[in-house]
Amino acid sequence: MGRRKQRRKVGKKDVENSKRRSGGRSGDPWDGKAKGQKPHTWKAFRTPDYPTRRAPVYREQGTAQLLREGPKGLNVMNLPQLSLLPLVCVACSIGFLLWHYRRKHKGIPPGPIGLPVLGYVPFLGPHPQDAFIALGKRYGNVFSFYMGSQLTIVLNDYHAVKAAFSEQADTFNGRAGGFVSTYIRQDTKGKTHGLGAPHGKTWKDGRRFMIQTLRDLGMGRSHLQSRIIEEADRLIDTFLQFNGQSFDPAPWLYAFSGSIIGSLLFGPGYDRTDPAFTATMARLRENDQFRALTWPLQCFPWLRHVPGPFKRLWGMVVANTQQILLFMRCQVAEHRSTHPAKEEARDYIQAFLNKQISLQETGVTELQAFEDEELIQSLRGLSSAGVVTSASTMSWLLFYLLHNCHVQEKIHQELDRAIESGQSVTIEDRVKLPYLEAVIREAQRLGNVSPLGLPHTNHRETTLLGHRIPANSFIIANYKAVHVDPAFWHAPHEFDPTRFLDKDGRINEPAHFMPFSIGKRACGGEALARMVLFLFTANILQRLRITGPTDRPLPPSTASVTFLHTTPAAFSMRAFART
Ligand code: HEM
Repeated sequence: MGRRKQRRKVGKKDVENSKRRSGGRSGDPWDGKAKGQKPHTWKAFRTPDYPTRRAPVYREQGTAQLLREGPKGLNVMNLPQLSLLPLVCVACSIGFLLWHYRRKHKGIPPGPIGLPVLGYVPFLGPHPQDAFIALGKRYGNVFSFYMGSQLTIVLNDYHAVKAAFSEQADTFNGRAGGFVSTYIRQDTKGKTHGLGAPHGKTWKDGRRFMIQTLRDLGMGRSHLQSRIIEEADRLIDTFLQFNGQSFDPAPWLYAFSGSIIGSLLFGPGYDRTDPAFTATMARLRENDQFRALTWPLQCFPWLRHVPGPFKRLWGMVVANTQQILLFMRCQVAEHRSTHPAKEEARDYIQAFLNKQISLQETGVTELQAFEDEELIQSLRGLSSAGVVTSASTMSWLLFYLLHNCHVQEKIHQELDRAIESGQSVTIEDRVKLPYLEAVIREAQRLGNVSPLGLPHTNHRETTLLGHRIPANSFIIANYKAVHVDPAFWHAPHEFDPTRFLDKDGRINEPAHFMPFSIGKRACGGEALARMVLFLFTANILQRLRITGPTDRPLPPSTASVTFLHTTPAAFSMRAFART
């Protein structure tokens, strides 16, 4: 309405009048048409009287034309007061940044754009594995985002994990470490030690020794099996002491798992109630949780100096790490003083000291993978990697059994058929208990204790499924995405152990089941963990029947808490002796 009114007011007559007033000039005097004026040239633009000569033009343009066409000559190039140089510099800088960004990111996997400086991390929420599954639907099975300034690549299905960790194992076998993880693994001179070392000969030799030793101590020696069964009996007695009342099993499961790792590392007779040991186990668990909370420190280490929550968290991580390493040092010193010579290895420390003695006997002076510092860090790494993962898997097992009473019933029937009453179940009974084995696998698949594993890195640039992966990227494998992928699992969110059985009722483990990861960095304690999980589940269920709590409702089967590892939401249960 308003605009129509204006049009009516500014008629043809007004335009004619305006032209007359301006001496017939219809527009910009520098457009070359105006009588007696120079065409638009850079030289004219630079003349000192330019601004004063421009001013009348607007006055002379006439109201009618001004209203209809806007002030002529008002474009960026003609703005009188601005010098061109800053404009050109800004334009060039933007152009250069765009060119550099495009060049740097050419061919890398697609992904979401995050915030400046922080990247996409603030949007990942409390369960990043689920956020990645959602992002995967949009960006595909390999996508990227920025964690602070670190380019991060997510492998979001079986094909992607296999292509990286199995088919290009030598390229992707580096261990990525943010600031906090690297601090924990470093000595005072800044050298990284232990099984979490980036890669290279020291890590390779150390890993080979660790796998061999765990195999020897675990599967090859019966005393570890006896210790596990003994600990399971103790756990059963503890559960029965609650006399059918509800209790939270989590602390007992951590104690059970810790005492097995303790006897493996420090000897079969190791006192599980030693206060220094229990305090060390508590510190390891705490650090596991802190590390998930300190992700901003991974990207912005200076935050540890700023008073506030991160400074406090950092203080606790440092104090815990120093205490844990001190405890490990004391254990090594004690072993050395009590077993000065080579003798049959009954624990990890002794096996390591024997290796040192053998190398020295053959004249090797550079021990590298077998230096004391490597041993101390390996003890810390094994305790940290073994205790929480095993205990959390046991929690998931009990949790799913409480939700699926018919599964517990079937396990009881299988145990009663296969094992003589009053006999403990041993590792040799495995083949007789395929359904129980399938239940353990299904709890691992759906529970996803280590949903994102530990981050890898590639020490050289490579191409993965058609995408360019720049060197030193942060590589995250989403094992949860692999384990709930409907392309591989029928009704993936249901607890159905029979998916791990073939038509003859024997165990059938598909390649896309990978709770321990795959490739050269895969879990070093896989064989041991499988043995512990089997002996725990079989012996506990042979003697106990577990039911839901009476004090509070059982959380839904999907309720979980994710720090570095995922555990079920806190729950209670009741235990009764089977007659
Ligand atoms: C159910 C229990 C366990 C699960 C689900 C589990 C899972 C994993 C996963 C996903 C990784 C990362 C692999 C990768 O980066 O590709 C890992 C690494 C590792 N795990 Fe386990 N683990 C378990 C128990 C254990 C136990 C009992 C030990 C030993 C006592 C152990 C020792 C290690 C070590 C040493 C590494 C690092 C390997 C390396 O960097 O070379 N784990 N584990």
